[in-house]
Amino acid sequence: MLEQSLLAILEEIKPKDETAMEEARKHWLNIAKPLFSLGKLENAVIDMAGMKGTCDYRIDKRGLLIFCADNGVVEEGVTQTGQEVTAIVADNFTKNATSVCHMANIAKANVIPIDIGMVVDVESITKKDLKVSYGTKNMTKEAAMTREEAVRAILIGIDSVKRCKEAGYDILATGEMGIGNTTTSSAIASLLLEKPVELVTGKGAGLTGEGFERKIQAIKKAIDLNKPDVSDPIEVLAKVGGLDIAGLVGVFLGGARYHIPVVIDGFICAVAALIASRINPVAREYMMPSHVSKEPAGQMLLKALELEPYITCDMCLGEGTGAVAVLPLLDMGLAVYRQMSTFADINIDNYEVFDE
Ligand SMILES: Cc1cc2ncn([C@H]3O[C@H](COP(=O)(O)O)[C@@H](O)[C@H]3O)c2cc1C
Ligand SMILES: O=C(O)c1cccnc1
Repeated sequence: MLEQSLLAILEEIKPKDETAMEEARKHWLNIAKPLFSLGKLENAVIDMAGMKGTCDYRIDKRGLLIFCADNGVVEEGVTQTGQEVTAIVADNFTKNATSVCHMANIAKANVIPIDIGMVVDVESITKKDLKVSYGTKNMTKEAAMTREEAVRAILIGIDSVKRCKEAGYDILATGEMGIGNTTTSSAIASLLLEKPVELVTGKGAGLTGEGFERKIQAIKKAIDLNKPDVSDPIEVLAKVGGLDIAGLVGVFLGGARYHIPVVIDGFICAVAALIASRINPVAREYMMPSHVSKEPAGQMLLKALELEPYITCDMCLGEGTGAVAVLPLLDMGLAVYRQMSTFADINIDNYEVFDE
């Protein structure tokens, strides 16, 4: 039943608008500067025109959707800190007191935390209708969640984009908070990228050598036990994923459905983006890269998504820090595109344009 609703939404996803993109391309060629000289920023502006269906747009109102959830696999000793940190940091999102809050202030992005599955309720955030469950199960012992829960979380993610669209948001950035979510992300990355667990697993928020070994073994055990069908991305998500990742999958699908660019943050968000693109390949057209996570699978995931990062800063913090970091860069690209004089304005004969 829920999956029918998801399928109906997926059918409404359309590719980017080629006409708008062509108009944006033409406008760049008229701007009085060396041709193609803003590189990826020019492409970003063109891509966003395609997503929004117009070459005349702004990205003034920006939101950072941060999905917060807990992961049962934390029981296996795969993290440096305890599960209680999820709720503490989540609460701090509302107090302008986390790393990403300080960065989002500079990028002028509104921080929007969503409790989709923390083990406790946090008064400042939790809304019962957005909470799928109180944490996932330990995936080394059973499936992390049911397929229905995964689909419900995806639908919540999609609906959050719909509500942002109604509230006038022009662009959305993605973020997450969930102790243990690099373990679930590595499990998914190993399956979807068909790479050995060792190659796609890193130290997350920090681990000793022993903890790192436990993390690798836990991921292998979870995969062996659950044996997800890799051709079914929702099954992979349900069996060895997390509710934060599931909500983010919905955000990427929602961006495509509601024509809003969605900026991918680091490792965890890129895993969600890859699942979304496996559910519906057209969704990829509405994804914007940001940085490349220092986690071992960071680069591999972007390659699988056929996206190139705008910045390489060796960041691996999560919360959406990488995604908000590129918003000022996109602003700069769009400022030149919208405000810069054309060759005609300053009386320069436009030269004949060849393809790059
Ligand atoms: C204080 C603190 C703040 C964070 N903010 C983001 N993360 C990041 O670390 C977590 C993933 O790493 P792992 O899988 O090793 O638990 C996620 O919550 C992620 O957003 C944090 C982690 C900590 C400890
Ligand atoms: O790149 C990320 O998203 C990341 C890496 C480690 C810990 N938290 C987030």
